Amino acid sequence: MGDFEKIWREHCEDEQTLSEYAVAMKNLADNHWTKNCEGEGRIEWCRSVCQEYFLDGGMKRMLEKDEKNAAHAMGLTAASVNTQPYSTIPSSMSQLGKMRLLDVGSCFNPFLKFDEFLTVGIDIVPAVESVYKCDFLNLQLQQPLQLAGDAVEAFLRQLHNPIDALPAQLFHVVVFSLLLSYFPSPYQRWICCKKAHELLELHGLLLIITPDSSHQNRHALMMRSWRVAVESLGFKRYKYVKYSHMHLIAFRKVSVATTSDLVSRNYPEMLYIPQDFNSNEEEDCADVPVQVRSEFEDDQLAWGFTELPDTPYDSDSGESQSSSVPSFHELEDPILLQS
Ligand SMILES: C[S@@+](CC[C@H](N)C(=O)[O-])C[C@H]1O[C@@H](n2cnc3c(N)ncnc32)[C@H](O)[C@@H]1O
Repeated sequence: MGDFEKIWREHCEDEQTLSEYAVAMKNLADNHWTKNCEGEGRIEWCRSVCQEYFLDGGMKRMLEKDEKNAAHAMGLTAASVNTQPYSTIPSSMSQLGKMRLLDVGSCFNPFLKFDEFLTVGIDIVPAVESVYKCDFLNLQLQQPLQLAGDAVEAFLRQLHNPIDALPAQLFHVVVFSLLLSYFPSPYQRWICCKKAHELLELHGLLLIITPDSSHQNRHALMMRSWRVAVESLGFKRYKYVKYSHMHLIAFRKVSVATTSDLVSRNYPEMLYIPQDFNSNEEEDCADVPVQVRSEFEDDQLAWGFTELPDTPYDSDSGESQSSSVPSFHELEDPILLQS
């Protein structure tokens, strides 16, 4: 409750506490999570989603699916859909050199070790030298660069510390790993997602990892709310998985523009977390398994069944439409796997 901008300013000025936090966070990663595969696993998950999407045909499959859905929505027959050329992948993506990845709240630059990424790690208090100092909430966005892929890579290799501004549409991937729950208000989380949208190229990926040690169904409504909020910005959910201590979600950017009227329609409020309500329910109930299926899980279950061959269904409208065999990523939703 209160003036979040003031709270945030004071927080960022408290350099001593922030430095202690950065050291503790790095220790956690170096000494605890390396022995505990789940903590480590979030970074590997991001890597494998990017690999599958950009390098192993995931993006192409999604574009084909979008095209089929759009054609169905316009009332075209399956036969005419099949004769249409599939979407071509934008040249910047098809001639992908390294995947340009912005890791926001990077702390110790966990993606730097992977060769397939050109990683830019930013943090309000970097724990290692390779991470740039930057407050993402106050990052200024500039006009997109009109440069070829290798010139963009060159631009990214010569960034200077601290980073106060970046051109829009610069990255293929933006990662928020354990970032959003750091902020004291849903509105700040919203600003971050909006900035990620602007910084991504069309068809780029936003990867969100957020902590939650409770049973996977406990906060299903909250995760549904996050999905609605993020999708309203011009994203579409691509993958979702629940680990014991975190949710991992991939969104792909499907449109350049976002609707102007988003704030008044309460989307920012949808990015809430249990701690916003000042309750201890996380601690109190973390180990209590929930047996009753929510409305959301019922929807998901229904969607799972109707995605089976010859059962047309559109996962967005909830209406029967497509008749494709579900691919692996579509079944990766744990609720579906469990059922
Ligand atoms: C819980 S740590 C996560 C570190 C790392 N991403 C991981 O997955 O282990 C959250 C990090 O976000 C950083 N952070 C918080 N707000 C930020 C902001 N506005 N801009 C950049 N970094 C921020 C914090 O300093 C901290 O290092």
